Amino acid sequence: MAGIFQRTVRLRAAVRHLCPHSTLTCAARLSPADFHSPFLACSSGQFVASTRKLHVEPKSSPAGAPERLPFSKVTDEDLAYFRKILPGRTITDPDLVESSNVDWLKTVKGSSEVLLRPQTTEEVSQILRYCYNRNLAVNPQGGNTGLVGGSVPVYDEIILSTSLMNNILTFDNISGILTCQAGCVLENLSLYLEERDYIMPLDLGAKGSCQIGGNVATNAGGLRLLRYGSLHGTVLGLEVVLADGRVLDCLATLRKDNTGYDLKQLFIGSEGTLGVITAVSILCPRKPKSTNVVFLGCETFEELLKTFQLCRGMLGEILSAFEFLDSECMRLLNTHLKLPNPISDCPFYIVIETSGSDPDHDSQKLDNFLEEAIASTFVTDGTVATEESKIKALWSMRERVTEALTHDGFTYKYDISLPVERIYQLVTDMRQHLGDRAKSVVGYGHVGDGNLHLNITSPAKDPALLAAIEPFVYEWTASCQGSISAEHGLAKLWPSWVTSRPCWTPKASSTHTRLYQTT
Ligand SMILES: O=C(O)CC[C@@H](O)C(=O)O
Ligand SMILES: [Zn+2]
Repeated sequence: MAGIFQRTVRLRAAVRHLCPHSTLTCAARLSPADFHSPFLACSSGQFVASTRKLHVEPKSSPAGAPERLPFSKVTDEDLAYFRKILPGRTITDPDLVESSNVDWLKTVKGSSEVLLRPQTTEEVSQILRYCYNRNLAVNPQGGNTGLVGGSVPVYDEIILSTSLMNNILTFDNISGILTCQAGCVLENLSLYLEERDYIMPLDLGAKGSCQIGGNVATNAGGLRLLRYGSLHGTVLGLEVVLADGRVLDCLATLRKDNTGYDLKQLFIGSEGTLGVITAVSILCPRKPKSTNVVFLGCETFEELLKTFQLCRGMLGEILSAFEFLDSECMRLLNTHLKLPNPISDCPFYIVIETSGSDPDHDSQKLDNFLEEAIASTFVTDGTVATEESKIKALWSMRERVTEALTHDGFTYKYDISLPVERIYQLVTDMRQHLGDRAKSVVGYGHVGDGNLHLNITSPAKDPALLAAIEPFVYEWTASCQGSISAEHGLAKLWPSWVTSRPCWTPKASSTHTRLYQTT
């Protein structure tokens, strides 16, 4: 992204004087200045206000309440306007606003007094235009399932919920292209598609609540990325409302389109810093005719990696997921969720999924692979599921680790990308580094994507433990050229990262206009 703003962007037609009601189309008719979002920024649930971007200190900083930017306060007049455009959908009852102020992990809490629930893009545009002119901060919010504290307000930002924007707009049964509003819940989209012999190209543990707009805004990865790739590949079009209320229409449904810059890519994973996603078109794969899930045990992480190599070679095109969890995860699943281990106790567990179009062919391949894996002693135990209820049960051993952790204590979460052969070393080193200062140190994640979820618990929030974890974890990751956010987003960490890049200079502005200035 930095490069784009550093270069002089050649525009086909600059739109400097657009009326705020305009809809912009995607063919590169924007100036870089159009992307400055003075008060929008988003994160995992879906989005947050830029007050967070400029003021909240990185998680590693010593405690100290950051200052609120000089945004206006919501007045009775503002409320009257919102009630006029959103009758019955302007929520001010503190009991009803409360749950939107708190994140899923219950670790961060805002103090917003207003929750707006638009149903259409036009309403989002009206809200943002009004707030832009009134200098009111806005915190857009999707399913509020994010894990990095980015989906709730920092202060009293107005919460703009996309929950009522939940219509499927079109589905093309030949191409498999789905177009829907941003607030559609991922699981509802999956069910809709499955009835039509298709599936969503992404699947997350949070599917029952997370929304597609938030998924795209955070470039969520999940369990199917190994097979279908990231949202940068499967999202074909987006409709976005910019901070001043203008609508950017990039809602294409084309597989190929070389008529200019691919602007929608900027919004995928931008965590709302550039606008609010209101609609998405996405390419969906056909529903596999046969699915198998295998749960295996390994003695060492090296053997687990050898199993991964073997698996890729022998299962090839039918491999759709390769996930892992360690014995500490299994202990938490047993203790807190009463989920029994489906195989004998091992230091590491693997969940492999195959999806294909010919059940006989798939099970033949799987049998060959399992025979080889056992013969080569890479795996020591395992079980296979072909029927739906058992498949679900095996998947829950992996999908419910996050939930088990919430019962173990206060959780410090890290979502690390590393060269795959390094991922477990970080867990081992962290355990050694922390000794008995942590309650549990667990590792699990997406082996196929080189993505480790390192989680550390303590009986309660513990600043001394945090100081021992950070910057150790960041330095360790940096030393391997890894990334400290593989798929969850940055949220609170944005300010130090974004503003330390040479092309982003935060401009201390006393007006509502620009808080970021490019050079
Ligand atoms: O809780 C976590 O750290 C990971 C959550 C999610 O990304 C997963 O893969 O289960
Ligand atoms: Zn994950």
